[in-house]
Amino acid sequence: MAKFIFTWHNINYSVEERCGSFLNGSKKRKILIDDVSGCAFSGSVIAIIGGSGCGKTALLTLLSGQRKGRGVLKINGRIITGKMLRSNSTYLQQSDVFFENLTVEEHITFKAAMSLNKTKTERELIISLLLKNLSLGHLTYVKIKNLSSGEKRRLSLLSCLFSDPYILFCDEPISGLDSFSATTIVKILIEVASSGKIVFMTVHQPSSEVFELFNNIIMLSPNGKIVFEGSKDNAKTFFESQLLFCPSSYNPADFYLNHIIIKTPNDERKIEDLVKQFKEDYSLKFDFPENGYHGLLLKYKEKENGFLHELKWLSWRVFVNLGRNTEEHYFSFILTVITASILGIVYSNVTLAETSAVQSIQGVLLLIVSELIFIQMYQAIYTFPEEVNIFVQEKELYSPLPYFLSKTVSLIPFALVHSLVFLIIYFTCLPFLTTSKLLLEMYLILFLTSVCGSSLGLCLSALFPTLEYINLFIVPFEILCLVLSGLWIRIHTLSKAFSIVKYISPFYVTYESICIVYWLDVGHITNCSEIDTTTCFENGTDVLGNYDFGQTYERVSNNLIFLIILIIAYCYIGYIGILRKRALYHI
Ligand SMILES: Nc1ncnc2c1ncn2[C@@H]1O[C@H](COP(=O)(O)OP(=O)(O)OP(=O)(O)O)[C@@H](O)[C@H]1O
Repeated sequence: MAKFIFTWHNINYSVEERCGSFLNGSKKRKILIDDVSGCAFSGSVIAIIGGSGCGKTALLTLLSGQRKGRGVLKINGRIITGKMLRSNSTYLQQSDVFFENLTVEEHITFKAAMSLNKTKTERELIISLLLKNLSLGHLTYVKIKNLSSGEKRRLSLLSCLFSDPYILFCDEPISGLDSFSATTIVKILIEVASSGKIVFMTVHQPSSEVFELFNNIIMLSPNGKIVFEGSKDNAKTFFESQLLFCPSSYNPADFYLNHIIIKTPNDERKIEDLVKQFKEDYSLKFDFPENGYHGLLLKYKEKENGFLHELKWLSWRVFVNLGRNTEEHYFSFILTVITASILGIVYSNVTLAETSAVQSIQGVLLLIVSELIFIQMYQAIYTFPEEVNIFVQEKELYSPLPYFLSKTVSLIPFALVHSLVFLIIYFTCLPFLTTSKLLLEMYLILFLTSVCGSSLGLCLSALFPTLEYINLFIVPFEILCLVLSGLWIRIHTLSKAFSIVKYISPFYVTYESICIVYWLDVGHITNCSEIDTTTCFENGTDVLGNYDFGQTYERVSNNLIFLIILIIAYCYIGYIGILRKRALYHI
């Protein structure tokens, strides 16, 4: 790898904070990073240390271009944009995010296929080499959820190395690990850097063994200022020049940290003095020796794999993951069977021998429609809130469109199975559902409805930031959809505005279609004169007229076309939603 120098100049970052109550509070700016400059040479590991909340992660995200602040980033003296930097570096997040049910092999096969534009054999060679280097070879077929924290960290690290980045940004790569695992990770990072890369890592409280391994340190004060920046030896000299001598039996990291965190009111002034002193005595003058650093000219790394490749591998991962959640699927299947059976038994005595049965049949038909829509919708709703961290972490790996499509496609098998199971149970239990023609017609309608329910779930899942927001929205939304389904209100009495609102969900069109295919085949219901009811239906067409529903198969075809349009619309809105998530959420 070509030699290079990475510099950062006058980096500043602040956020707006609200003080006081919501009504009479005021906003003020909180400075997280205050005028930070520095440099790093290829081949080096830089540890960023400081007390909790001092801005280590903030600085790392700014240096990696994940967050935008004020200041300039340069490679070999040339300014680089955040986008260009992101495409040439990788960011290892503080917490490991995986599809926990995948095995180590499946996880890295996916990452390698997405990151490398190489043949299967070449990929396998790289994978086995990295597995060996990161001591993960013996865990190839183990599910990720069964790995220890240290093994998970190494696996996350391995995933970051496929793209062969120039710079690796690691947020707390050793936090929560025992001393041995922490040392192993730091040694791996030193090895990675020695191949000509730069590794930045934030560290909370390194052991003396780990601290010994660092050669460059950035120390941050509690208000995001540089207390010290440079080699470990220079740190010792600087602190000693301030009459702060680290006892030989003491962990130097603990010693420095003790002097850069606020424990008493006096400490704030002492830390400010250190900051001031470092600026005066040691601060680097940024006229970098650019001689010898002309080799590397960073370019934006275009994704090498095309749309179809991404869709194929994303769908592969979705289906492998689905295949692993078998217990969940069995549970959902059994619930579907139980619900349908209970409803089937409750309505099993309803026959077309009397007019009053019409109300029950209309009720059952709406129950079938709403059950299916709800089951499919709720199954999809969890998708994005659960996966948003993985999606954001894999931002640079694939485009959002194949990701979204793979999620949509994965819901189709459930739609096929659930709607069929539902109908078979109802046709077995209910005496008024009989012919195979009706079964087929209903299946076609309900399959499309199920897909529509799934895409509505995905859409809501992508639009709202968390499940809590979705839950708040969904109850009034469901009530509105059910009220406008056509069972409880004569559609012609609706105001114009509500006539349009009924089309925002699949309830109305599906219910109307199911009613049409059912009632059009019912020739005779009962003898009206013998029945004391206010509404008398002689045949199925009468029923459809009573509910203001269409009475032709053409209407059903139009409704099916509308369902397809609705599916596309939900997917499109959902896609916009995840584009927004991608832009708003940063690591
Ligand atoms: N969006 C934000 N709005 C308000 N405050 C924020 C925001 N992001 C970060 N902070 C605050 O900025 C400070 C620095 O946060 P940061 O996560 O960088 O700290 P850190 O040094 O990495 O901490 P730790 O070691 O505990 O992970 C913290 O006090 C945090 O609460």
